[in-house]
Amino acid sequence: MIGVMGAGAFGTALAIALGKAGHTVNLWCRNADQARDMAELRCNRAYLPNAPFPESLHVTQDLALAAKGTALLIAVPLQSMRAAIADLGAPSAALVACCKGIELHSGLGPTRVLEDTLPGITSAVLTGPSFAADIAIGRPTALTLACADNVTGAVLQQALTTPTLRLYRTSDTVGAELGGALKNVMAIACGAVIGAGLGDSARAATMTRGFAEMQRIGAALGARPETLSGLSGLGDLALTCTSDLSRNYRLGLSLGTGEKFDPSITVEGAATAHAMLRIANEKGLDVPITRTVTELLDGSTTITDAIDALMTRPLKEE
Ligand SMILES: NC(=O)C1=CN([C@@H]2O[C@H](COP(=O)(O)OP(=O)(O)OC[C@H]3O[C@@H](n4cnc5c(N)ncnc54)[C@H](O)[C@@H]3O)[C@@H](O)[C@H]2O)C=CC1
Ligand SMILES: O=C(CO)COP(=O)(O)O
Repeated sequence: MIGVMGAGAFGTALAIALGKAGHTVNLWCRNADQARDMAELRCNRAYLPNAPFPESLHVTQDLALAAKGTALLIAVPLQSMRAAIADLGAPSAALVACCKGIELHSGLGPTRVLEDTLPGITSAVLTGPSFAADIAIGRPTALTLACADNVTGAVLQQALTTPTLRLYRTSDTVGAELGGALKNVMAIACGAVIGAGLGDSARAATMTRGFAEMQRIGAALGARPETLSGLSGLGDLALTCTSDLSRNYRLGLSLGTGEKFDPSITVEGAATAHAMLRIANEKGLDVPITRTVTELLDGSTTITDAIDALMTRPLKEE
């Protein structure tokens, strides 16, 4: 039995994939009207209207029920996760954060927020290149499951792998979380480049220098380089910086074109850019792309000025 907290796009997609693979899945939804609607329609029309629920997927508002079983997957935006899990108590299930980001006020990543809020729990993070829409309809996807405890990690890897969802395992939670968090910042930057009409060559340069920035941050914060070169870093960077399906990339596009962006859409990279810049400043790290993204978001620079500033930095070795 597996529980999923958060009936948005990603939580619902994971619940469908795991249900199709034969698990009994309890999908917890905080909103009573949405829960009733999903239970009646057997689909989540707000987020994934074309993905019917398998029989073994149960919609519930009973959080204690969702927290029983092998794992509770937590698929709410990172900035809301602390509040969302506050009432969990001492769950028997391992908690698997399925979100990407750095908490704004604390500077912590997903597993650290879980452990900080519920001391003594077993935590892991599931991250990597995957659009909910692909997972929900059974398209093949490969993800990283990171758990500091190798035994729990192996149990979770086995339990959450399905015929269409292939999980690679690592104990490097720091690297896996940084990869997932920072690729969103770089996706905003790449969207801005394309939105401003600067072309694919400029996007490739932004992605590559963005990856160098991710590696620099990772090295300073204790991530293993191979984790960042894997699915959760390079893999997710490649997906998110090149696809209109990404909300972070689309926010970047709107910054580049000057069009409005719906503020209700989940975009993890915005808060993460600010959190990361603060950490970088504290540690004396050079993060020009992250800094530029925060300035674009705050409106304190324009895309033209930002590109000028990036292009006229002192020349250096690669
Ligand atoms: N949508 C996607 O393709 C993917 C999303 N993710 C990650 O999954 C996480 C969640 O994103 P999405 O599901 O896409 O967002 P979403 O906007 O589709 O859904 C978020 C859900 O969280 C719920 N929620 C928000 N605050 C809550 C709270 N305090 N208590 C309980 N529920 C709360 C909302 O009601 C909503 O159902 C993000 O960190 C995102 O980066 C990861 C991979 C793919
Ligand atoms: O994390 C994702 C793909 O791996 C989804 O990206 P967005 O949150 O930008 O839509």
